[in-house]
Amino acid sequence: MIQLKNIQYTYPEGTKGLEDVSLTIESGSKVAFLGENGAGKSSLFLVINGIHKPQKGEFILDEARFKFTNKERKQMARKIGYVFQDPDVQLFAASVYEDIAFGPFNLGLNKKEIDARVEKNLNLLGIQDLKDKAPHQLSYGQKKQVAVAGVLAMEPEIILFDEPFAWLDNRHKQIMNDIIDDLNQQGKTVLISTHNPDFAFEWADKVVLMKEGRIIAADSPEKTMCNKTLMQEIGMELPLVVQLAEKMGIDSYSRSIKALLQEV
Ligand SMILES: Nc1ncnc2c1ncn2[C@@H]1O[C@H](COP(=O)(O)OP(=O)(O)OP(=O)(O)O)[C@@H](O)[C@H]1O
Repeated sequence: MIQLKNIQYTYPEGTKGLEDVSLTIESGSKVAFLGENGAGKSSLFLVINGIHKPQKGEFILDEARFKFTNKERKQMARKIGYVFQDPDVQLFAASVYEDIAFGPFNLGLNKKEIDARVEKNLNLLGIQDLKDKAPHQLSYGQKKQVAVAGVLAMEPEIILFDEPFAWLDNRHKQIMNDIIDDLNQQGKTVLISTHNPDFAFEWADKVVLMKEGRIIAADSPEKTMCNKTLMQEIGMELPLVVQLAEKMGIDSYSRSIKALLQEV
């Protein structure tokens, strides 16, 4: 379980990234983070990942207070994987194979185990043909897939995805969807930052609405995303399925258009 208590993070040049952020994330849950550009979603992920050390507040991971020491940060890298919004931040090796192998290598696995993890994740993402390519030769969407494969190859318990669907075509969006579902079925905790209200409403157990570095609501999708005032505050429309049910004049608990169509 992750517990954040009154976290404040200010960037070195003075910009407030997070202000008085408190949040509990249960193990194995699916949590979506919504908010306009600059609302603080990535800043929060960088705290949870151990990269940004808050100036104020407490971060408690599995009952123990996380103190952001180098040793703890190293342990954290095994436990929490972060797929950055921009894959160029993540990829650095000379080949796709080396990039995906880097994490398992640092875990101290032997060559056979490393190869097995690379193969498994190339297959999972459907990108076997990219194995020997240099990351700079890839399209942006392909880089994103390699970045995801690299994080999954570490087999972390908690995975943070910053805009996982950005730049992916429909087929790879579906693959990513299946991967995220599968991770959750394996009992992993998945946190996703997204600008897509329909995805968040259908997918999440808990939705966190952020504005100007603060959390303005953290609750079930229904309690957060069906609330017009809250959604307006973060500059977002209600999910389409909620708008549609309202137009049709029905009280619906459906979380997707597909489910709504089956209901009527
Ligand atoms: N490296 C940085 N240095 C200084 N300020 C930063 C830095 N990164 C983010 N900020 C600032 O921190 C605040 C929160 O930004 P953050 O990147 O966390 O927002 P976000 O919700 O992830 O936005 P987006 O949806 O655009 O990814 C913004 O005011 C932003 O300008």
